[in-house]
Amino acid sequence: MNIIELNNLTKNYNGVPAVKQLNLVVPEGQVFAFLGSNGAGKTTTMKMMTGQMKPTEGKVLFYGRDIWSDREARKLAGYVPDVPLLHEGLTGREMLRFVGALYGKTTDLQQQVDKILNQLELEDKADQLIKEYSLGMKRKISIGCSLIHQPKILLLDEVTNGLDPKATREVKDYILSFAKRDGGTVFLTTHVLSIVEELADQIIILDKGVIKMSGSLDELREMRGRNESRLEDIFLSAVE
Ligand SMILES: Nc1ncnc2c1ncn2[C@@H]1O[C@H](COP(=O)(O)OP(=O)(O)OP(=O)(O)O)[C@@H](O)[C@H]1O
Repeated sequence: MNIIELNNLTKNYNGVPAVKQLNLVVPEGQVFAFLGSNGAGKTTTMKMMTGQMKPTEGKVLFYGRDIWSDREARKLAGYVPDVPLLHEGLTGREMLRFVGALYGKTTDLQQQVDKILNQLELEDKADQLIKEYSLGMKRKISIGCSLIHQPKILLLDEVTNGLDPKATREVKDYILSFAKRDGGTVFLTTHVLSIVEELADQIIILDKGVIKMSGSLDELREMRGRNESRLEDIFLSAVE
């Protein structure tokens, strides 16, 4: 089943196209990487997928449901923005409870908070104020906030930005367990190509609002005609 579908997704700013008739599908359990140079249209696409910006044309479907005509469908996804949006005066645990309450979760909220703190290995710091957290911990609690309503889809915008190797490893491990162990579906943007090589089942290279290449890493290598190609070489040849 296709979990995410973008159909002819288009965004114009003041008549100038930033994303042009984007079509793609993401099957269940896949990690899907959305790559592009600065200004390619990744953030614009992510905003249309998270309900922050209305498309000029086209549709975003989660599990076949149009997130712009069926707003409840947005709850099928959890979103982690590139800059963590957190209340620094709360503890990590309070932040998770707060987001849970916003989603109207009451019955099993405490259990869900404990589960997330455990999964993200944040139990030790759960009762410390967020303003005392490192960036890695803030990113992890931001991921936790996106999971509180138990989404089937994770939308991750530059989620490893500024993280040290250990925190990066932990976030990568979490992404893999969400997709490969729990059967979730991940759509991520990043400029770190080694992360894509390691995690992604499917890769899209976007340039000036249009898809230049798409496929698995092996398929992209075949398209380029050289099996030994690194993603960096493939990317640079696609966007030049
Ligand atoms: N609010 C806006 N008003 C007008 N133009 C915009 C707006 N937001 C983005 N753009 C333009 O749309 C195009 C795509 O921008 P977008 O931010 O989506 O790219 P991006 O791939 O996310 O880039 P980056 O990797 O630098 O974050 C760019 O030409 C940008 O200048």
